[in-house]
Amino acid sequence: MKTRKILSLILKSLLLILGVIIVAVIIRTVTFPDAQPYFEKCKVSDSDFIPLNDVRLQHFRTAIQIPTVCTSIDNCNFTAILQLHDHIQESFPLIHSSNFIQRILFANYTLLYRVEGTNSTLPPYMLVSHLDVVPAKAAEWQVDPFSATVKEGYIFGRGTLDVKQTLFGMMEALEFRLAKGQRPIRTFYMAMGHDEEVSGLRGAKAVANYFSSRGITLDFISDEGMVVADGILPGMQTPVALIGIAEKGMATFEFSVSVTPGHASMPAGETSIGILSKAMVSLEQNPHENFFGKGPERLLLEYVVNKMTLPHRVLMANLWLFGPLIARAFALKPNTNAIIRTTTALTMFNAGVKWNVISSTAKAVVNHRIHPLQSVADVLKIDKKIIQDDRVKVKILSAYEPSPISPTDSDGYRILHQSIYQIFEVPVAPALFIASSDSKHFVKLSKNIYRFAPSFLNSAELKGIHGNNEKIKIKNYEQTINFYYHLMINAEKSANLKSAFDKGHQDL
Ligand SMILES: CCCCCCCC/C=C\CCCCCCCC(=O)N[C@@H](Cc1ccccc1)C(=O)O
Ligand SMILES: [Zn+2]
Ligand SMILES: [Zn+2]
Repeated sequence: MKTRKILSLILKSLLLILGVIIVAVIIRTVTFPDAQPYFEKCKVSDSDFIPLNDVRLQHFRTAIQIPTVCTSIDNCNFTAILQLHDHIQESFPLIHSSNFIQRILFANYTLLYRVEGTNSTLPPYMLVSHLDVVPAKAAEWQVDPFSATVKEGYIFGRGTLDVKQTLFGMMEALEFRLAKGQRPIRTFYMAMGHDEEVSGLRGAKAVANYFSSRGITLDFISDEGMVVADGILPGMQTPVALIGIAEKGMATFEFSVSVTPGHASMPAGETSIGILSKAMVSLEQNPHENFFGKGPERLLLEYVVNKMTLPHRVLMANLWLFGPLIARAFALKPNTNAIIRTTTALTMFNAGVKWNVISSTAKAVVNHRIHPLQSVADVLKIDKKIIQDDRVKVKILSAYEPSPISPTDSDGYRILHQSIYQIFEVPVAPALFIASSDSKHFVKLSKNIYRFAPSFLNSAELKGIHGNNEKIKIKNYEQTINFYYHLMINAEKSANLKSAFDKGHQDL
């Protein structure tokens, strides 16, 4: 009898606790604050629109057809890069004949344009792109990677998404303004590195030194980065534009094992290949810590929770309860996994000289993209702990720390938010940029660095970046041009934007 009473009490207590939790979840879900300030009245009038005519399309196609491939810092197609310089000059005659626009060359191949505004009291900003592209294996593409084939509503080609579309987009926007007799009010720069894909140490680094040596700081910097993600963020009913407010660091390690070589007919217990392979499998099977809910993605979720389907809203609005579950869900897909942890990619493995020789050495390269909550030293220490084998030696081939986290209450962020919303009319949110950009070299020039390319991409299209069949929708390239056009205009009325945000999206 007594036992039954105790069990009944326990059951009632559990039901009460469950009830409290359910009520708490419901209340949190329905009262979750909407952090997304919307600009309801910012329709773009026709006069504010730059059509993608045949001339502009051909400018872009010709740029894609110039194979500005870099494979290492000393191995770029420098002839092609100079060809691209010429094409840029031929495509934008007003820019190159203007008496208030200066073209500066760095390290023979990197370009910086300075557009002097009429009001020198306004702090300058910078738009960043790059001239170079990664290689492409033509045999694996549907079309020649450097043909700029137009089909199925796309322009195919290496560099259409990474990142000649922003390079020509910003130039077309400025040329259009000049053609309308609109001299910009605010001074801004356009930087175009020639070696971004191989570190930027010759190009962007020289541009950074130019600014530092003159004591020039920048109000904000907009570089390539995150995108308008279509169907990528779980639970989102619409595409969402992600502004990279920080970028991951990077560490590329070479792991090696050396043993006494010998005849394959008399192998010792373990070979260099076997020892190293085991170590690499350990790294691959032991991912770094899942920081879900502790990094910039928490801010991202706060911005978009109310735009999600109800089940996802219940989960995302109640991270206190469902955080561990969502952390595991984010870990399941490469795109979202890259947001929540330091990633580990085994990218090279070399060993052996002949089929009947026990190889003296085996080498492997691992590329880590480091989450802002870790450092290069942390990652190295953790890797060694995972491998736990002193025969495996490690050498740092290259490394740089994660960037600082830029604020979301800056003029620069508001200008990007507004410009994105004008063109795409989708929710806009801050996020962690999962790769890297030349802006890593500019962190001393501005606190407000944002990594965003106006690329409207689904998961399949995203795979084209550094992959096969890279392609941009023709409409998206037109949007890219107009994004930069509105960014330049919005940058000249940023004071209004702040009041609009502060007043909660009234008229601009
Ligand atoms: C929770 C939200 C869902 C997340 C969706 C993820 C969306 C991904 C968006 C963009 C990813 C595409 C990146 C395109 C730009 C890549 C730039 C690049 O290739 N950078 C190089 C730079 C580099 C660094 C060091 C040495 C050589 C090159 C890179 O990162 O490898
Ligand atoms: Zn790239
Ligand atoms: Zn790029």
